Amino acid sequence: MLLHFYKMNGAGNDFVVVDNRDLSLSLTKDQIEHLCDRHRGVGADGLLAVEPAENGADFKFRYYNADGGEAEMCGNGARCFGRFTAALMEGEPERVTFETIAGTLAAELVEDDIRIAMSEPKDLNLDTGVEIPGLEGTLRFINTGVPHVVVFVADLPGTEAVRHGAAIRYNKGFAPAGTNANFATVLAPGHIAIRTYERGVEDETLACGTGMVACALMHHLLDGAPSPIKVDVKGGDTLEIGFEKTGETTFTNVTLTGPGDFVFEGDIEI
Ligand SMILES: N[C@@H](CCC[C@H](N)C(=O)O)C(=O)O
Repeated sequence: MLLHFYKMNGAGNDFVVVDNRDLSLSLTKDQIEHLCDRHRGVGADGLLAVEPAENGADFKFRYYNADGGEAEMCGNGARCFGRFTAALMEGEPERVTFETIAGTLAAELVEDDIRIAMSEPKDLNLDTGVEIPGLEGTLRFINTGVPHVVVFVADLPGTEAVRHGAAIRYNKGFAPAGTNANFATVLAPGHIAIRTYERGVEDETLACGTGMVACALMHHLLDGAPSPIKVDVKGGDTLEIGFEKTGETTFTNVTLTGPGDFVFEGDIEI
């Protein structure tokens, strides 16, 4: 079967996008893994499928990691999804809503960028007590749509993000779901840099949107940095996280603003 696809990226986190509004596609785990394969397929960190909404939003958002497993949400993917679905709608509106496993989200086109109104963070734990041999720093946890560990480190470029990331991702303290793992450093108050090891890609990616939100909120909780917080990512972009505090450790109106770009489209035999 010949599949028509689009290739997009958000700050270097890249995606195959398929339009499944008519629900004619039912991709298997192996097919998704093949499409995301950088040597034998299109190549991507994950796959986004546009499906019809079930609960009154404009669309339904489905996200699959490069290993073919479905995840609840993807921040960079959500911006690409917003850009892609706005173009499908009559009059190309500046705001699109979509249902995800993590809740209904909105994407707003803001000049050249896209701003996602994220789900409310949950499961905050400022000290998980988990220790990783050779890694200094407290492992903190928050779910910003998907699970994230955040560790503030002194030497970000020198941190072995893949080795330590994999050790965190598979640590029994985060089983059975596993977790994404972020390493962060404060560049200046309100400005951090991060690196992320992603579950389901099983590697460091150039950016992770839900990871940026997790690290920015931790920076606020630990250092009191006010909203918005700037986040530099490995791919070279700087994105912005906004939030409002509702309690000691609770937040609302969490936003993620950054790019979501088309790269190319094509057909592939699957
Ligand atoms: N790249 C993403 C997160 C995608 C899901 C993640 N790998 C998981 O399995 O939790 C982002 O930009 O948020």
